[in-house]
Formats: sequence, structure tokens, C-alpha cells
Amino acid sequence: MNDVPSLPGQSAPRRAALIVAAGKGLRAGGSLPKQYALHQGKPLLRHSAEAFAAWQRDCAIIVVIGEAQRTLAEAALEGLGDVTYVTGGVERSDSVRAGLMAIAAQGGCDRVFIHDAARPHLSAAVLDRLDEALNTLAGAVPVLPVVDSLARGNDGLMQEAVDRAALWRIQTPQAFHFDSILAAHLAWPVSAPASDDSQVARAAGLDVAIVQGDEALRKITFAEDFAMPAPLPQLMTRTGMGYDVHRLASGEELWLGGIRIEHDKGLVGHSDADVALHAITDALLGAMALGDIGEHFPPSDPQWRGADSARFLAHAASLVRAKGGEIVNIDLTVICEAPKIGPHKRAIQQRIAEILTLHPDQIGVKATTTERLGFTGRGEGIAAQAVANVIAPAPSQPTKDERA
Ligand SMILES: Nc1ccn([C@@H]2O[C@H](COP(=O)(O)OP(=O)(O)OP(=O)(O)O)[C@@H](O)[C@H]2O)c(=O)n1
Ligand SMILES: C[C@](O)(CO)[C@H](O)COP(=O)(O)O
Repeated sequence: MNDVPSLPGQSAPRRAALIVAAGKGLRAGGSLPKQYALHQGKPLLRHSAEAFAAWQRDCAIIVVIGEAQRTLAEAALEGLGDVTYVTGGVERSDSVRAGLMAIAAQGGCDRVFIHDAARPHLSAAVLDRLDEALNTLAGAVPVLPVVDSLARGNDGLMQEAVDRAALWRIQTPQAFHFDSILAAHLAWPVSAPASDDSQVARAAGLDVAIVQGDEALRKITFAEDFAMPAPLPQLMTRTGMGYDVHRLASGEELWLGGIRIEHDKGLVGHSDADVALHAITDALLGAMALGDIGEHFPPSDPQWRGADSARFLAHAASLVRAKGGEIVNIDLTVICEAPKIGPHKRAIQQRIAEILTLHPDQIGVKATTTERLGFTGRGEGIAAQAVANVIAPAPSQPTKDERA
């Protein structure tokens, strides 16, 4: 994001998230006010608080709650660090004003992001756009275009059409220079509830930028809105490569690709020295930037002496899957003069598929010699190389602190 660079000696703006969660949720119904009801496994309120905390580690979080809801709110946000709770009012604008005054009482801040707890899917991209707009204007709101025709209606009859070209659907968070929006809210007549804060800001003469909103940021208003699907994660294809070599020696068993092969020599290593499985393990770890096999299973650790390398490979696959990754395919090449790999290819393919719980068609097994050249050509060792392709969620955006 194109933040205005801080001048020497000038610190970054102090930001606060003001999440309003003091509504009754009457339209949604249910036994609890909707902000405490579970949505996709966690209380609705928690989604937004986590989004702010992930966006900016030092963003203060102020949550406006209803009377006697402190226990519910603390349970919903358990473990999220410092949260200031403030009691709200009858109308949303009363709750916002209470929150702003609490922030002022704590010494104020530079920028405040006023957000409905009822809008769970808040992305860093929307927050970045709002924050950037505040470099030039006192306020900014996320908006979406109107995509349907619009018309007035009366007594069950359609009246004149309304031009939608200049109309926008307004979402939250709504971002403001703190002092300006505090003054605007204090000047707004308490008896006239405002439907949102941009309205209050404009009444005070502030210019409010419109920035691109997000369909996923829809407000949960009715019970059926809880069924809104989670935004699909952004996926990326990731490729990893692995390479390994072990020495051949007499009197050792030969394990290759997870199967035991009859041969006059075997591979020497701390574990069962299965170069093929080691190369695939490294390819999977590499695809997810998870280091290499030696970091996960140090040769210095006696527990891996003679270990079945299938354990290493299964562990790497479980790490990939724990990060939401799906293994697409593996391509393995074994490089040796002897034994001949051809007769064992099918068994190796089946065994690797079994370890990775994949279909054998997802495992390519190839072999080559090096035309009697080099250490493999002289039969001193066996090498293996592997490529793994994984589809995984794109890493979350770095926080602003991390980018600075
Ligand atoms: N007095 C109020 C009213 C609303 N809100 C908050 O403002 C947001 C948007 O309001 P809305 O969706 O209308 O929520 P409710 O007022 O709870 O819903 P309803 O009108 O159905 O009762 C919600 O996060 C709600 O908790 C608030 O903090 N204080
Ligand atoms: C603040 C708001 O979410 C912006 O779209 C909206 O105005 C809230 O309206 P509600 O009537 O309180 O649901």
C-alpha cells in the first residue's frame, strides 16, 4: 500500500477499531443477540475483532456492547489481547458516540475505523484502501455499486425509475480522522439517529471518500444471513523440489520408494536411507516453505536411527494438509546404475500413493542411469530427485508493521 512515508521523527498514525456490538439483533431473532451467535464456528463479533488485530498489531480495539453483556463479550473475544469495552446506547449512533468518547478519554488516536460487529468478513484489502484514503481526506467509506434497476413504488404500484449510476451501497468500516468525527458526532442532534457515520461526517462538512467495498463484507441482518458462505480462500499453486543421495554398501538392506528391493548392496544412512522418499519429503516441505527433512528429523536424533522413511513422508504430507494444502502430484526420478528400477516402478508408485493417501496416477516414478558416469555410474550411491505440486491458500497479507 502507498502509505505517505513518515517524516524523520514522525511516528505512524495511532489507529483504533471501534466495533459497535450493542444492538439487539431483533431482525435476526435467536436466543442471543446476533453478535454473540456462532457464525462459521465462532461468535460473529470475533470475526471483525480478529480481522483488525491481524491487520495492525498495535491497532487499539474498542467494542461497544449492550448493558450487562460484558461476560458474553469477554467470552466471545477470549484470548484476543487488550480490548476496551464500552456500554452503548439505544441507537447505533448513540453507541458510536459512546465509543468515540471512551477513546477520547483514553487520550484519543489519529484514525478511527468504525465497524458493525454484524459484518464478519472484513479483509485487510478493504482496511488498506480506507487507510490510504485518510492520507488525503478526513473520512472514507467502502461502497458497492447498485446492480439492480431502481424505482420508487407506492400503493403496490411502480412509480418513476431512479437513476442508479451515482448511487452506492455503503458498508463499514467507515474510517475517519478521529478528532473530526468526534466533533461531528458531538454536533449531531442526539434526537435524530443517523443511519451511519458518513452521514454524520458530511453534516459536519467533512469530505468523505468512497473506496471499493467487498461483497463478502455483507451485514448479517436476518437469521438466514448466517448461512452466508465463507469467502473462498485465494488459492495458489506451489511447487517444491527435493534431491537426496545415499551411499551404497554391502551388508545393508536396500529400501527405495518405500519398498524393499533385493540387491547385493543397500543404502547407508541414519534412517533406512530411502533416497526416494527423502527427496519427496523435501519436495513437499519445500512447496510449503517448511524447511527441509533434516530440520524436522535431525540425523543427530537417536530416535530416527533405522526409522522407516515412510514416517517422514507421511509427516510432511500432514504438515502440508495442516496448512490447507492439497497435494496435486509428485514426480520422482531415481538415478542409479543398478538395481534396475523398471520392474519395481509399479510397486513404488503404489506404496508412495498409499503413504500420501493419493491415487497412484498422481505419482510419477521414473528412473535413469548416468551412463556409468559419476558416483551413481560407478555404483557408489543412488540419487533421487522429486517435484511436488500443491494447491494451497495464499499466505495472508503481511500486516502493515511487517511491510514497514
Ligand atoms: N443501539 C445499537 C444498535 C446497533 N448497534 C450495532 O450496529 C450494527 C449494525 O446494526 P444492525 O444490523 O441494525 O443491528 P441490530 O440493531 O442489532 O439489529 P436489529 O435492528 O435487527 O435489532 C450492529 O453490529 C449492532 O450491534 C449498536 O452498537 N448499538
Ligand atoms: C451502518 C450501516 O451498516 C451502513 O450500511 C447501516 O446503515 C446499518 O443500518 P441498520 O439499519 O442499523 O441495519
